[in-house]
Amino acid sequence: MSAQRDMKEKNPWHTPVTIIFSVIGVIAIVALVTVAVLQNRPLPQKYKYGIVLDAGSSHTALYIYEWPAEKDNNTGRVEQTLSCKVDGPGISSYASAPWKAGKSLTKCLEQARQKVPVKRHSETPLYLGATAGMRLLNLEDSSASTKVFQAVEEALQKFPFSFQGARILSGQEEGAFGWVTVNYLDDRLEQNLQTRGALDLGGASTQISFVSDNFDGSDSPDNAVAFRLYGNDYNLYTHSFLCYGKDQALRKTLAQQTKSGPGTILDPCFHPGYTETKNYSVLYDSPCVSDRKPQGAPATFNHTGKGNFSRCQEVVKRIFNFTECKYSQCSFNEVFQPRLQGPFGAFSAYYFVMNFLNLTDTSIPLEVVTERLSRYCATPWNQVKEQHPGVKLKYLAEYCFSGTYIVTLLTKGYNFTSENYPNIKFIKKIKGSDAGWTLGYMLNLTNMIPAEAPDSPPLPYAGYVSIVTVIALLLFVLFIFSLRPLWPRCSKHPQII
Ligand SMILES: Nc1ccn([C@@H]2O[C@H](COP(=O)(O)OP(=O)(O)OP(=O)(O)O)[C@@H](O)[C@H]2O)c(=O)n1
Ligand SMILES: [Ca+2]
Repeated sequence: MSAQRDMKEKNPWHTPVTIIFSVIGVIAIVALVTVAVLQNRPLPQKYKYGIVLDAGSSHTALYIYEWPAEKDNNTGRVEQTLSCKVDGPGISSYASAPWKAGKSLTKCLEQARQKVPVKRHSETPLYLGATAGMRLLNLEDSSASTKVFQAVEEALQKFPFSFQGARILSGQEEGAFGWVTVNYLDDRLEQNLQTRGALDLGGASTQISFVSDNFDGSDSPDNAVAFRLYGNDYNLYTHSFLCYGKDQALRKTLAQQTKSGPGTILDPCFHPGYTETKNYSVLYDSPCVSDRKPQGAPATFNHTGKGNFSRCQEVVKRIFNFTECKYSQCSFNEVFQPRLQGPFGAFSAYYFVMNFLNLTDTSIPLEVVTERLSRYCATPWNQVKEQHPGVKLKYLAEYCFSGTYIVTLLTKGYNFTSENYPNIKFIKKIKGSDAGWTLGYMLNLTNMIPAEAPDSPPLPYAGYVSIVTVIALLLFVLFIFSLRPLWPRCSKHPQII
């Protein structure tokens, strides 16, 4: 028994010197790793915010974006955190009572005030961008448009955000920023992947934007937007067709059928059994059609549905000019368009309409799309109403026209074929953020997409911690070995005293 006790006492690791060194070493390692980890740990997430109001022709929507406070420059990090649809029509509809345009926005801005933390309010930029509705009002009556902007600015300045101004976007900007949004959210820009074209269908204008190898801007400089993003150059083709949004296209289509000012229009784009009395003055109250107003027409007309897809398509085709083109190739109305290339994302009214019609799946062949539309258009209006009790009647009445218009615009207007139609994806949101021009607009104005690729730390945080720990352990082992001369001699066969 006593011999065993002596062996234990002679264990060389149990001498006071090594015990002290070991304890100091362990404390040093723990201290070193703790300091390194604490010093370099990611700070608790703090967010910054940006607010954009999309003042469209048919309605206004407010979007709040947020991103981690320290990482303004990294891609894929800005996300939509709130969207609020403003009640009532677009701001251009308040031309005769501009103050109402300002007032209409306050409910959504109140929501924004609640959502953004108080201490961030004063540094949160707030932008309002108006699109085709205000473009048209500006053409028609520029002083009315100025008054609407004054009223809107007054209302926005009452909120504690950093108001950066309200303005009309050009069609080029609207198209280009829609393209930036889609490709930013898809992470295609920083990773230099093939980009996705953007198709936006609004109420008053429609945009097409894409990168094509056979387009460098020389053919048609008005359609070119050059970007340098994350170290890559993009020559974007973009065009906005004013008056070819879905509501104005409907006016143009009706105007085609009311040239002589008849008392009744038998409209193939509306369901059989649909009949409404409409005012000529309301129909022609838009610069898109005002020059076509029939002389000596009665005050009203009976708008009666006939529900015939192919005849509807014939009338819709008449609102496009396909005959003249001074370039190598055109879409329509003498507008240059390079060869379609790559995948496309189609959003806003493209999505609303195709989603309603259950046609968002583009693997459905175009012939089947046409068949289904023919069947839908031929469905009696009473039956349509019965089948969709929750849908606003104004929207519901127009889906036959809208579906026909979309198919015609894509295939006859932009020249999509059965082969490349499946390249289109109808989308509403990408990773939780709405597809549309607003995010691209804010990223641009806040310089959030750098021209050159940002430097990133060579190691992720977990890798850094592991390496520090391993090196500290190695140093400790080396240190212990360097003390070898101090180690007490230990014999393989301890002597029994
Ligand atoms: N559930 C919905 C919502 C909207 N719409 C229609 O979609 C069109 C508007 O789309 P939107 O992208 O909101 O247009 P705006 O931005 O208001 O117009 P613009 O971009 O031309 O200024 C309108 O015709 C509206 O009637 C629809 O058919 N179904
Ligand atoms: Ca829009």
